[in-house]
Amino acid sequence: MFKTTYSVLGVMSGTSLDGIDVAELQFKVSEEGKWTFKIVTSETVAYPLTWVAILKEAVHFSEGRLKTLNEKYTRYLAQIIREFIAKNAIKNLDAVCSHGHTILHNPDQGITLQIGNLPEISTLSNETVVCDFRVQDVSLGGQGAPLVPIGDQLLFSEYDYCLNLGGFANCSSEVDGVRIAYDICPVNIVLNSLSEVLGLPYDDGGTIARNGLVDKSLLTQLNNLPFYSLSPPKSLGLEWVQAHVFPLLNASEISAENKIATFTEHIAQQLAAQFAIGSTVLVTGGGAYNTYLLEQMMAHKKLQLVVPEKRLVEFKEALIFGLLGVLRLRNEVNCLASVTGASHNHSTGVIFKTI
Ligand SMILES: Nc1ncnc2c1ncn2[C@@H]1O[C@H](COP(=O)(O)OP(=O)(O)OP(=O)(O)O)[C@@H](O)[C@H]1O
Ligand SMILES: CC(=O)N[C@H]1[C@@H]2OC[C@@H](O2)[C@@H](O)[C@@H]1O[C@H](C)C(=O)O
Repeated sequence: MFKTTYSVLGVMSGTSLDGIDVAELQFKVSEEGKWTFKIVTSETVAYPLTWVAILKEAVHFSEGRLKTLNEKYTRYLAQIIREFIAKNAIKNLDAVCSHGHTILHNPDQGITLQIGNLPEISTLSNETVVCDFRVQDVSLGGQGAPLVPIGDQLLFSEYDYCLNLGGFANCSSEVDGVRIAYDICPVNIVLNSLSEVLGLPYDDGGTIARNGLVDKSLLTQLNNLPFYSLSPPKSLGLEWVQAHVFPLLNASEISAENKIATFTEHIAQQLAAQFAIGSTVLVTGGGAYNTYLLEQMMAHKKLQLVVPEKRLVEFKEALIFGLLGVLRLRNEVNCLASVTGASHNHSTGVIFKTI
């Protein structure tokens, strides 16, 4: 018999490189199998600029350099975890459930690499750690992403769609009783890099986009990228953005402001195309604060957008990786073949124990 309450940390480093999200979580499961949660404390530990630069470049590293980086990042992550536990006087955790940071993601070639998931993460943090959630799925023929949808199904089934606006946008929904999910388009991974040209970390509230002009020709080129006409399951990675999106943006001679306006419109159109009119959409991820983007999406399709409280907006992914870890401890399915395209549903994640 498994226990019915769990206390874990959820740890996530997303693609937009703003920092490491850490959340202290409590989960409860009822006799009927209904899960409920509480986010007790949470914090985003911002990356120092040196780490941002390294993590951005790492996609081009040789195997040897990646190995060294993985060791260094695992030590860094363990230190963040230790400090969070000490600062919040957290005791008796069942596990730390940690995603690590994605460096390589090319599932069609059997490749996905999240760093920070070496066995030392457990010895250095002195906790049981559940991590490396994507590799098993790729080895089963899946995309290894997105993994959050099982959490959408178990924790947020009252919404028609769950939409996350992070580095990339992804959504999940139930179709004929089956959860489907996929990455929609890049969001902050591109908006942030365009904003950097203007000396800003991101387009706060979408103000730059609101005041810029949309370039129709660039917009058409973006909308015509073949990824958008593929059927799910499908997922995106930095490699795709570098190969297909940045070249289009770099070739365009319009101002950085107008590129932001054009890319925001591109995102708004891609997002709106995913949802049925009038449906309820839970919107999380930092992009939920891009009010102009949400307005433009609504201009294309009338929807009931629900932006929840700040903690859920910012820590939903850490929350769900916490749940994935708990499900793994119970050896229960935490990865859906209907979402990733793997050969079957499975329980993914590697468990490292201190002793
Ligand atoms: N006020 C704001 N206005 C516009 N954008 C914002 C605002 N606040 C945060 N963001 C955007 O949200 C980003 C952080 O989002 P989030 O933490 O959800 O991404 P992530 O977890 O790294 O990505 P992913 O979900 O793809 O892994 C910031 O980098 C920024 O681009
Ligand atoms: C390979 C990888 O790290 N993918 C991330 C990325 O960031 C957003 C999107 O692309 C999604 O596919 C995934 O993360 C979320 C948390 C997921 O697995 O559900």
